[in-house]
Amino acid sequence: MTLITDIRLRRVLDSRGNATVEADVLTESGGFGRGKAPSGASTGEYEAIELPAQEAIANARDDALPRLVGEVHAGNQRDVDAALRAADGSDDFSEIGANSAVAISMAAAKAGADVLGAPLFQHLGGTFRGNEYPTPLGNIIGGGEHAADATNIQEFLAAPVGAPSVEDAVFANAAVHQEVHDILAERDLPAGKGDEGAWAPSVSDDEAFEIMEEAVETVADDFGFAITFGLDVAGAELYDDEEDGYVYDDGVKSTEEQIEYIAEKVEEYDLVYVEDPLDENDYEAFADLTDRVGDQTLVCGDDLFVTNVERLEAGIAAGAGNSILIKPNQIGTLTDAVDAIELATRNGYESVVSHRSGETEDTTIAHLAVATDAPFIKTGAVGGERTAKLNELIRIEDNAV
Ligand SMILES: C=C(OP(=O)(O)O)C(=O)O
Ligand SMILES: [Mg+2]
Repeated sequence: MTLITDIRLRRVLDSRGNATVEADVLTESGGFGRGKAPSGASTGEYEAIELPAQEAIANARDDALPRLVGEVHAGNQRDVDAALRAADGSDDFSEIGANSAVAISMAAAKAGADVLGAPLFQHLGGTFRGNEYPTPLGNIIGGGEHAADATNIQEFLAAPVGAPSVEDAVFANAAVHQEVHDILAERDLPAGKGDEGAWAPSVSDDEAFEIMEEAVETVADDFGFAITFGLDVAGAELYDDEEDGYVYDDGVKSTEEQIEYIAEKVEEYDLVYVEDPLDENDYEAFADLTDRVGDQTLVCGDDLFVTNVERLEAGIAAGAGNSILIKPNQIGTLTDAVDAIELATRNGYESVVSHRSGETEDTTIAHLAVATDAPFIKTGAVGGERTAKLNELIRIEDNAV
């Protein structure tokens, strides 16, 4: 019933106004699924390769479609993704593009769910999945590669850890976003927004810490549950080989100083989450920091692990981090993303399913997070391409999908 009978690929816009790949998958019994590839700006060195959209589409039409159409069932996600890998032939999807691969992979999953008449999270997670919903980490203040002339740390993320429901958590993050706007106005600090909708004021990282602390405390009092915050340092973007350290506006920190700096911030602000605090090649420094603060906070690898099972295995062996960011387009297929989550779970690592800075209205990651019982999802706080996922989570919780 779910035999793939047609795949249509086209170029559409992402949230930055760049071209991305949209895939439609149709099945024998009338099933339909549509997926769109997101795109990163602070990409990891070891990510799967995104090709220019037109090139990815042309290559996927030539190489992948003949192996899928009339050959593979959309309901068998592992077969779909194995066919994509076989069609590509490389380790990093550099032939058909990880953007074509992930769009087709997600579209096939939705077509499979459509035939079953089940929500995507149930198709992916099965009836025996747990009954947890992820806590959304909301990007509130940001800079780095996502906004010019703003903070050095890429993301200051609200974490509504005490929220009784996804709905409350989503609204709490939006309230923190508004509260920060008010604090910035009081301080006469004009601010535009970065790529993910976070405020991007021209302030020091220290001032951003203070503003976040004030905002989450105010909103926690208003909402009556605990809200803390965390960071995506995007350490690989700060690390400079020639300087042999992390380059901030106010100077360069050695690796030891960077570990000390992050550990102090974890203590001072009770940070619950620290993503990529160190360079993507430095498992040892990740392990040192995890040793120091891993019992107080999540130390998450994004550019470090790139949703890649082999890199995660190396991290587990080294004791690097205690958490992994999961970005399906970083590795190319849903199967690979789920394999990374399962390996993480078996080894006591928490999974944080994530958007990219360049996004679309696609809501697959909301379903993936629920399907796999991921404890966290990182998908912004405001902005249409972000609220598409957040509102979908609210619907999933409300049994309305
Ligand atoms: C979402 C992120 O940004 P990008 O998509 O630019 O890699 C991130 O670094 O976690
Ligand atoms: Mg990151």
